[in-house]
Amino acid sequence: MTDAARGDDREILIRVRGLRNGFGEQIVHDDLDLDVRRGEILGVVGGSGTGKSVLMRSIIGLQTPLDGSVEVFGENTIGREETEAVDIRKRWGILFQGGALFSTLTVSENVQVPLKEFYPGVDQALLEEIAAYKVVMTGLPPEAGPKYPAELSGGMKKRAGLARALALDPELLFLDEPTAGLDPIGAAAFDELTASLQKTLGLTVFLITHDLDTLYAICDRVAVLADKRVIAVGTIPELLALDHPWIQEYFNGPRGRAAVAGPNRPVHEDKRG
Ligand SMILES: Nc1ncnc2c1ncn2[C@@H]1O[C@H](COP(=O)(O)OP(=O)(O)OP(=O)(O)O)[C@@H](O)[C@H]1O
Repeated sequence: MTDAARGDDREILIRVRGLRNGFGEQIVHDDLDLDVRRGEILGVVGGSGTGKSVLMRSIIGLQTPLDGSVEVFGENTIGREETEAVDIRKRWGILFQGGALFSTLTVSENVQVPLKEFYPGVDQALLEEIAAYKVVMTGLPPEAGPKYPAELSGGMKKRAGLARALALDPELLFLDEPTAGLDPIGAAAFDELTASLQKTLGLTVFLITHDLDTLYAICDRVAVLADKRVIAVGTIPELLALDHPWIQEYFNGPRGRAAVAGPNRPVHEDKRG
């Protein structure tokens, strides 16, 4: 089914309206609107410093905006008390830039962190069993469980971070530059994993990336941040029809053309065509 055919009537899982963020004199977002639909992989792109991570932090309640509203699962996420936010936070998983694993904990212990936080009192044997399952689910060998992050390759660290993000069986997954720093084969493998988990688990994915191959391969729609707001959201062909200079330069520059001509790297379920 095409994205257009899926239509606008799908449930909106994330609704951002009139968002304004700033630090001192610097205004990062001004009157930013964005909808993320249930079941889609939404790519979020924009030049460096356009506020992609700040947008994600605003959505998950880590950054209090100067103005505007953010709803996730129909609930406001701004300025909530920690205790109030727990029910929403349980329903999403986050892979921060670089994986953000706790270096003094093993992979298995990292995956157990959210389980222990949200479900204190769960039996240790069960925690270990769930962690082992999540580790394997992200394509890591079972032997990775007792290893420390320093003993893993960059790609394995990302997978371990993803295993932790999936610990609570979330409906919504936030990925901040998941393929940054990976070689093309590792990046393609991670894209493939994201696409296949999205499909099997019915996830909605908010994916910040600079990686054009990722956009073409697995994103249903792409949101473009520029001029302090989301200037366009759509499929890549829809975005290409717009004559905004940044969009044209990004998608029609040499790297964009290479990604279209791809596959630069093997990805199943390629959404390029
Ligand atoms: N805690 C903070 N204090 C002050 N300024 C901040 C803070 N967090 C972000 N900024 C500024 O907000 C702007 C947007 O940052 P953000 O990290 O969201 O950009 P980005 O689009 O994710 O960039 P990149 O693609 O380089 O990761 C930048 O100018 C950054 O310096």
